[in-house]
Amino acid sequence: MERTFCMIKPDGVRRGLTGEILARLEKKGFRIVALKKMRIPRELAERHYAEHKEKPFFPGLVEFITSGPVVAMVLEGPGVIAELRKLMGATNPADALPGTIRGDYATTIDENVIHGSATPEDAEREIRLFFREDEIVG
Ligand SMILES: Nc1ncnc2c1ncn2[C@@H]1O[C@H](COP(=O)(O)OP(=O)(O)OP(=O)(O)O)[C@@H](O)[C@H]1O
Repeated sequence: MERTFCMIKPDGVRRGLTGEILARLEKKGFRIVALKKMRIPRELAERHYAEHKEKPFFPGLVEFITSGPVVAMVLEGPGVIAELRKLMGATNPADALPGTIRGDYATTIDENVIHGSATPEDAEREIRLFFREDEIVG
């Protein structure tokens, strides 16, 4: 069954949105097969966002994602990679439709509440970065 990596970012955790977001993901029908609250070490943040290394917003992005605890998880379900991206809404909350997580809970691109892997390759890479095999309960 398809799996993806999902993370409630520090702004979502700080604002007390963890329960609400987890409920939405479960109600959609995704299975949470791994879940942990953690602080992201700087080196992990830099590896996770390696594709953005040269972008002007990279330092701010690393600063933000390490600014407080996140809730990291592995979700499982049919087509979960693309389906989660639909549920999340556009990267820029200004473009995200009402009814999506970013559309309902976020206003700015630098604090957009949730992350979900973009492709099967990203999903595999990110799951491996954040979880050991024995932390995933199928
Ligand atoms: N122009 C920007 N200014 C500030 N932050 C940005 C900008 N573009 C992207 N980001 C931040 O970098 C993250 C990763 O960007 P990416 O283009 O990979 O979007 P995404 O895949 O929708 O987001 P995520 O990887 O968090 O799910 C975004 O979620 C956002 O927090």
